Amino acid sequence: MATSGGDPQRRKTTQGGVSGARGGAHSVLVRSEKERWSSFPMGQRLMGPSRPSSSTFLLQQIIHHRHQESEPGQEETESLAMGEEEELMDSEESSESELLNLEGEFDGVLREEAVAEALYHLGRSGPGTEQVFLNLTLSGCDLIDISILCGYVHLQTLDLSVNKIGDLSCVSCMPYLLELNASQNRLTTFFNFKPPKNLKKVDFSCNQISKMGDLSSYQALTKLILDSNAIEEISGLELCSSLTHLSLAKNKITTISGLGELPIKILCLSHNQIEKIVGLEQLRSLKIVDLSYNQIKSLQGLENHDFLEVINLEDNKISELGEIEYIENLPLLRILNLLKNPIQEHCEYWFFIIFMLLRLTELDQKNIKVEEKVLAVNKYNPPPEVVAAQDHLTHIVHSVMQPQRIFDSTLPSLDAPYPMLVLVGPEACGKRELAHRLCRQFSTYFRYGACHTSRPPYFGEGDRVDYQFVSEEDFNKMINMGKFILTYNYNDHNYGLSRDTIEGIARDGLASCVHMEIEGVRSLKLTYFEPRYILVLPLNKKKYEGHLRRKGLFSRVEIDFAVSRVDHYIKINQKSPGFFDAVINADDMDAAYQQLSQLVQEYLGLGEDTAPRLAPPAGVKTPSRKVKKSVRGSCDVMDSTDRNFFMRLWTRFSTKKTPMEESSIERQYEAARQALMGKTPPHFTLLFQRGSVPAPLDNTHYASVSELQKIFEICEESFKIPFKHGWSNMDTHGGKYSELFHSCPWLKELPFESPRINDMKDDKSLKAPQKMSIQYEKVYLPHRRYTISLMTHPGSNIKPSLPPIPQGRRYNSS
Ligand SMILES: Nc1ncnc2c1ncn2[C@@H]1O[C@H](COP(=O)(O)OP(=O)(O)OP(=O)(O)O)[C@@H](O)[C@H]1O
Repeated sequence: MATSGGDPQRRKTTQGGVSGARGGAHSVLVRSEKERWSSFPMGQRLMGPSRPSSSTFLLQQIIHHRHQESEPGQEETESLAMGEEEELMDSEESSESELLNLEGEFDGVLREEAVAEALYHLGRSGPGTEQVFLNLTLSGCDLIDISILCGYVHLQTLDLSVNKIGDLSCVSCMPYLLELNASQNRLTTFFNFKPPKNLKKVDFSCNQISKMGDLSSYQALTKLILDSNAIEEISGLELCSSLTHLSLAKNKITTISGLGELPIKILCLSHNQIEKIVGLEQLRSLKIVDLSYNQIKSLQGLENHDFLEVINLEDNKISELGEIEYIENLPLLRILNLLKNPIQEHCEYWFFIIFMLLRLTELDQKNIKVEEKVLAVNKYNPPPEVVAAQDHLTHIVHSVMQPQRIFDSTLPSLDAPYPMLVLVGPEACGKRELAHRLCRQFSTYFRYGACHTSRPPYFGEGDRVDYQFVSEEDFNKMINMGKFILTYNYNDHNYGLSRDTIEGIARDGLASCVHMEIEGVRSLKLTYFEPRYILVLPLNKKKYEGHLRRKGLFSRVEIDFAVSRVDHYIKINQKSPGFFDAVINADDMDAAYQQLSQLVQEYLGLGEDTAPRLAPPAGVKTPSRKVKKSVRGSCDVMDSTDRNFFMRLWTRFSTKKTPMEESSIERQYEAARQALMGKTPPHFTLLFQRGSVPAPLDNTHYASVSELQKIFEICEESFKIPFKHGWSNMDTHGGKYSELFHSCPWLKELPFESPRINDMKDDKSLKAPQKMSIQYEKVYLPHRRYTISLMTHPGSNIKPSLPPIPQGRRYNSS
């Protein structure tokens, strides 16, 4: 027993003996109530235990009562009482009706026998000197008077839930009490007992408490449940410095107050009349907040709670999507409930909330799927690849919906793609000027492809010279008619490269030179065009900014945006080697043009002998036809398709990486080495450490026709072995390709780089098994190796140079 004196074990046993069989049902009750206590719910208690259990206990009480009344003549009466008990226990059916009558007679006073039955968990007393029962559960016993518990000083856990108790003063005598559950009683007063020093958990839910008192003496309190009372104001908790769980659901609270800087982690204020989230500012440890069923209109007040994981705001008055901004930066928020709020009526609601709070795992009691998160991101802030894909898709769909037309000059086919040069870079970095100069100098090769734009022309800009200026309406019409290859909206103006523009240039037998921002490039990369991309980048940001300012065309915001994109371009170039074919520093326009011109000559494979025949850079005009002829020369005998076919074939068998690729790989290795050594090289070093931008191919590497011929002979052989039947009759030197080579004098002009046959022989990885013929060793393995290396080497660019300008497709305008 938990009284101060006597042997608790012995007394309990003795009293158990007195109670005899009547204790059985009650023990069950005791256990289940014990389990309920351990869960100690935050919300409202369940209703009391089932009637039969309570009645059985009541029965015991009544019997005991009668037993006392019948004194003196104890023995006689005792046997009578026992007889009555047996009688009652035997006839269960008759006892049911009788019980109802007997219940009315129970005075609600707790007696020692009942206590004895409800005690459990033998352990050491607080001072550690005795073995005592530490826990007592008397739940659902219709108790009114529990004053007998004054004697049970060693109790540590006391469950008095679901009774009719109005006075808890006996708790004053329990200095070791840790947990007290007095929910569903008739308490009107708040903690009307002397504070047990270590009282940690108290549940007073479902009582009639209307006012909170001062709890400064209850400093050990960690959990306080006061649900379903009549409390109007939170007070008296200021010094409860250990309080981590406070629940005041179903009260009459209108304003959150009195919480100060308490270390509360779980706060439940649901079913009140709160209109604003105030008074939580200092609750820095808050993890779970339940403010459901209130009148809250705004989420303001939750913004600084970095530990918040769960917010329940079901059935409130939150209506604006913008309110989510208050909680968007909460780093740990995982669960949000906004059910039954007007905000749910927004058509964007679900994906918008998911997008704003990407960390959420559950919204409105539903798990959020990964697919939903992806959809939300693609909807509200699509990554550049998605934007490009959407742009591409739009134009494809629109063009497919139009009557089909064959763009025969730029048609994708087996042979090399239509040649295009794209200058990429931030706004007004000078790429347009470079493109114009280039097209003037290489007028026999390139023509400037003027994009369409819906922006009004700036002073000095010519229609069809710089852009094709159209109205917004016309631009949209063009989109709907599938006219564009790509579009991009920059600074609220639309830009688009039209299919007709490129086709028109191609029909004249010229390559297109266009300029655009990176977004345009991303979209263009999804098409069948395979242009060369040259990044034109102003590295001196101050100078660039000054240049933009002096132009007088741009607002402060626009200038800042343009300047910020310099770093954006640098990052792309660093992260995706090979994305651009070359990079040019645009700080000095003349130097930039020199580099560009050099690069283009190298791309085109124009040696010193051919270069002078180009138009002079400073605008001196040379009749273009003449130049065209001299450059093309004998190429005219060969259809461009055949010629391009060889180009393709060549690239497939070429093993050597372009200097661009080599230096890119070298830079990656260097960056990795330096990173391992703890050094981070500055951006520009990485970008431009090669000094002047190298051409993708060096003229000195061009293959002679004889070298090329050898390679194709090798190819022939390599095809011969696996596909013997189709090729067996073909003579190695007199075969199809060899014949073709003799009739292709233009091959001399192609900027091919020859794979070194000797290198191939030296390569150990190419050693064939003994049985293979020497021919096979020479031929088949290298071929196989090239195929593999082409397929597996990431970033490998199968175009050895800017593809040749098609001739055969040219239309005679005359
Ligand atoms: N079709 C397009 N797709 C993507 N970007 C485009 C397209 N057409 C033009 N742009 C780019 O949009 C940006 C804004 O155009 P704007 O005419 O204001 O600049 P700009 O004077 O042409 O710039 P720059 O002189 O560098 O070419 C420029 O960077 C331009 O290259």
